[in-house]
Amino acid sequence: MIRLENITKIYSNGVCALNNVSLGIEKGEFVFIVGNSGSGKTTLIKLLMKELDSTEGKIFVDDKDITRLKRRYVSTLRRNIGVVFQDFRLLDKMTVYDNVAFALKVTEASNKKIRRSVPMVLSMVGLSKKAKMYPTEISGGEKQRTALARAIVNNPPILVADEPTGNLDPNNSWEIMKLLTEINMRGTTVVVVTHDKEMVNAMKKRVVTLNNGCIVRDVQRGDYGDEA
Ligand SMILES: Nc1ncnc2c1ncn2[C@@H]1O[C@H](COP(=O)(O)OP(=O)(O)OP(=O)(O)O)[C@@H](O)[C@H]1O
Repeated sequence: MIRLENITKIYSNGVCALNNVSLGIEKGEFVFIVGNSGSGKTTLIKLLMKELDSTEGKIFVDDKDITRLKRRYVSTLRRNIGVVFQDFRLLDKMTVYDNVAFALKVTEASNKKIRRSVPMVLSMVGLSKKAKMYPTEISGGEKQRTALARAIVNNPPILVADEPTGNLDPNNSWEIMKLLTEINMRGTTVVVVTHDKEMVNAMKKRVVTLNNGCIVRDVQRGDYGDEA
């Protein structure tokens, strides 16, 4: 589903954020990416979303080489990858419902599809009663659940979460992890960047550790490890 082949990313200031990284993630996997601050985790996510271009190497998503993808096809790629960030990135002037609906509108989904899908996904994340609220009126956990609903409303085969629990207390973090597990069990490939040691140790999923731009550990049913 996702394949990085000998990926190197050197920023224009000369910093080498990823150094000859190769990584394969199968359809339906749940993978944690961990590592020290500055180890290259966010760079890896940005390359996957084609927010950045690699300096060397190839990235395949669904067998398509995205390093050679023309700019006009980037929106199609992004439709296949739902994404959640630490800071939620909701639109404050829109209600919870409209934030989620907006993700479908940009794909030119019909009103009928929007009216069917949005309530379904809000119910899945436990936010049916908050649909009319604005992001400023809901809690951090609810904001992240809104962001999660927005990320999955058009059923992307891949979900990427960059520090999804970074701004949440333990209870809300568990709630988000539970939802990510549920989404994964429905067949979505889930990639989570995190510093949350306790969570990683409890989940017993595959753990890929980056250090200084290199993969130094990759274990199935793993723990956070000492390298991160
Ligand atoms: N736009 C940029 N220009 C130059 N260097 C950058 C840029 N973005 C990141 N870097 C550098 O690349 C390296 C990897 O950064 P990256 O953000 O991928 O790390 P990270 O593992 O996500 O860190 P954190 O856990 O702190 O978010 C770091 O040395 C960082 O300073």
